[in-house]
Amino acid sequence: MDDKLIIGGMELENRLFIGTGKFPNKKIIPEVVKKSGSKVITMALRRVDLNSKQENILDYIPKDCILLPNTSGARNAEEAVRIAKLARAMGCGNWIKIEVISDNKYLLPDNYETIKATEMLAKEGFIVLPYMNPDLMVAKSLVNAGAAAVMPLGAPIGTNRGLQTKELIRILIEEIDIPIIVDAGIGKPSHAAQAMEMGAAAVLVNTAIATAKDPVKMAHAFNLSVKAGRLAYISKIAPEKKYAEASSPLTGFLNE
Ligand SMILES: CC(=O)[C@@H](O)[C@H](O)COP(=O)(O)O
Repeated sequence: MDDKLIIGGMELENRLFIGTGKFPNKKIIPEVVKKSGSKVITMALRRVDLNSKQENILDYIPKDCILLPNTSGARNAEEAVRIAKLARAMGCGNWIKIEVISDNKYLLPDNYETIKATEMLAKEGFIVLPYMNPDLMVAKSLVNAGAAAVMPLGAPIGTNRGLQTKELIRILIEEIDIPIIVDAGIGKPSHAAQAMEMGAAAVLVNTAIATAKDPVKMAHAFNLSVKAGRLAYISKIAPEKKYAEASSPLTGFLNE
């Protein structure tokens, strides 16, 4: 099936992106990545320490994956830009997930600062994937600022509450011409499948996999659900009907 996702000139076969935080034991991350099928892995730059003798998150990420460092911890555009440049200087490549969050209770992204950071980093040659509150005008501004994809939240980070913003994400999918990657709050494989059935280009999942009792099996479940959701989307889902419609003709022996 020729259904590749292209971001920043890279062809991606798998539409599940995963995060590396909250795992009870980092040693299982390689197996999680393998079973998830994911080729794009995000990590907070704070967790990359090339000088440390202690374990480094990069040691657990397979080399054939694209690193997607995120700017978690940034409270404004300038801080996000600084973290992105640091990530590139440390050898993490030029993909960056912008997270600008100054609200500690809901961890909602600051859309205004996110647009500013996107513009600055796209000009510097980064492949910019901004995490955002789903809003059409903001998404258009992010496209104009040079984003390679936009990452609207389904629900606040770590809540596992699924697609609470479904109708707003649906508008972005309809109106925005760059990939829409649903990020945050996806709590179970059926949420991921739902996003894919709607036409999302990909999903990013961290908490639901990392905090499952068996993260490796859960990664596999998400891999399957993302594939199933995508296959359903490209098969063109049949429309909903208000009234019942018999699956086989009701004429014939019942009425005779
Ligand atoms: C790891 C990462 O980037 C998170 O900030 C992301 O938004 C995932 O959210 P969940 O942990 O809710 O899947």
